[in-house]
Amino acid sequence: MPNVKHQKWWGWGEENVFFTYENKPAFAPIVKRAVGIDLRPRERDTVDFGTAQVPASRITDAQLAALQGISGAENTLTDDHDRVIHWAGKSVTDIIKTLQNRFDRVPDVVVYPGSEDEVQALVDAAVELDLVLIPFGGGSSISRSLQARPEETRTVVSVDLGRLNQVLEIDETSGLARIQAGVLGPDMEEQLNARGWTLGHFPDSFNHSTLGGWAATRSSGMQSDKYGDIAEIIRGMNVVRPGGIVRLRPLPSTSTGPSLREMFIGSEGRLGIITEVWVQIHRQTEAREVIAYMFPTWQQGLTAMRHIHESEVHTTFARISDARETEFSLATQKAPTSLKKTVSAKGQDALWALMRKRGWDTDAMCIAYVCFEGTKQDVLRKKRRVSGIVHKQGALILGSGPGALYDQKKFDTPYLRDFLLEQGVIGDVSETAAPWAKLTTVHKNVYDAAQSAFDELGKTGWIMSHMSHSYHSGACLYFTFAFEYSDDVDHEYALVKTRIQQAFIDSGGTLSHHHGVGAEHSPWMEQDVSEGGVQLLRGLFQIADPGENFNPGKVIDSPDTLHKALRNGEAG
Ligand SMILES: Cc1cc2nc3c(=O)[nH]c(=O)nc-3n(C[C@H](O)[C@H](O)[C@H](O)COP(=O)(O)OP(=O)(O)OC[C@H]3O[C@@H](n4cnc5c(N)ncnc54)[C@H](O)[C@@H]3O)c2cc1C
Repeated sequence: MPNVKHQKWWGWGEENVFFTYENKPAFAPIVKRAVGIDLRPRERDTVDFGTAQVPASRITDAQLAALQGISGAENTLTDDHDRVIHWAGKSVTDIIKTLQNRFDRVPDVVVYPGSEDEVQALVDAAVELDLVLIPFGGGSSISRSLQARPEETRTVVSVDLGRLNQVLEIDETSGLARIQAGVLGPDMEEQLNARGWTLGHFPDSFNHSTLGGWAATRSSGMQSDKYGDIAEIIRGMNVVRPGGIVRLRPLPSTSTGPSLREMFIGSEGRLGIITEVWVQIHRQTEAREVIAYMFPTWQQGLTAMRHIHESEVHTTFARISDARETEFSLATQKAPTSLKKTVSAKGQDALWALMRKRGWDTDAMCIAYVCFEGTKQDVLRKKRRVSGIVHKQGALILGSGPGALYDQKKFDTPYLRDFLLEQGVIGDVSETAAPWAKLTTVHKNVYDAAQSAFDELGKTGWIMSHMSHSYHSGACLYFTFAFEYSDDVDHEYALVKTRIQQAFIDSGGTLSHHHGVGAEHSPWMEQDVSEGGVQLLRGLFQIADPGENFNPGKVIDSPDTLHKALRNGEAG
């Protein structure tokens, strides 16, 4: 058995890590109000794999022998558990389908190559034997970019890069590192930190996603304001293609025609397998602090975030939750368990009372978190400048206590999704980026679009949002939506999601800021990049992969009929 870590087969993350609400007194009431259900105590600790009804592998003996000849029988697995772990990502619909035994097309075999040469042999075998190859990183895809097409009749091979997990080389002078693509976030940071460096790329899925997956999906981490999106972080790479490797050397910049580097970033396995990546790395900083601020309104908070960005203070991140999300995150606060915490909770109540006295509408207030890094002096200087900016928008400085709490808890939220699923509630996310001038419109239109879907379904639904990832010309808006689902969950989910995606496009946003396209967002690609753009991509994929051996149906031309029909208003 290869020594590669995986998430639990039936949900997000690690076994025995759970969300609990019993110690959070405001949580059950807000869920009741948001989606109309009474919470029950959590019952599901694990799911017995014996309950999974897995379609049999269709691999032939000759194909299996050929693959075993490349990576060895011990790294070429056809057991049901391994195949199910690799069949899909971790979108909420992936998890529902897995729990309901609705496996569309499970890979027939999982191969764990141990070297770039083995990857090359696998890629060449895929063409020669007409196999479908799907690269697998951490399996955290949220846009259905890992599933084979349901109607795929050829043998499907999941290529798990997990054994390629080493930082190979650090160029200390240039601040560059050459790293194998299958390394998981924490394992990579551990190797870099040991030498005083960091990549600075921390997506919410950090613990369970890989460098290769980030590259292949055009990922963005929560600290992208300072360190950049993965597209800016990546300086070079090796991509294994039929017949040979495309090697892109690490360069600070180049004017050698259209960028091949950019072409491979976001290619979701359609152009080959990324085996190594050259990334820019940073010295670990001396000091780091996250400060929380409370704004009277969303508009004032958003304006402050823009002004912080324009001021060139260079924060590590600056994010603000809208009023709904602020209310929700306050409702996930634990009941005080010590005298100190009781005093602090009372202090918070007193603060809210004072704000109401001063004319604040506490239902409209919005919490923001800003992270500062550098030397102690840098941090102090930046905090002062940001204080000046937020004061002009009427903010209260809540300080580093809530900021530190946010920082500690940032990777826990996905477990809440699995808890809600057990309670019969879908909670999922959709994100976009739009110019600053359009953010308010996007925000409003997405709320209206989600509400129209909830009304049509006759459901009490919930939507909330935050702004993260600022750029010179705009920012990312990230929406979370939730509602109680029924037996018709596929249709219900697709209707809400479709309305939200369409609102992004219609309001001037992109269909995805960092979750990639996969099959989930593919129906909107023409609206996002124009018909001519899709034709060009189609031509590229046809020439690069004439036999459709490499993760076909992702980015464009997905076989997803339900989303397409809903998008076109053809399904009720
Ligand atoms: C709860 C949750 C939170 C998330 N938060 C974030 C976030 O904050 N920011 C963000 O950017 N994304 C986020 N995502 C989405 C997801 O984590 C990213 O898309 C991530 O980049 C996927 O990496 P992975 O290693 O898990 O890739 P996988 O899910 O295994 O694969 C994703 C795609 O990349 C391809 N691929 C993987 N490795 C390679 C390779 N070596 N060569 C070629 N193709 C490859 C796969 O074939 C597939 O098409 C989140 C997802 C979830 C479920």
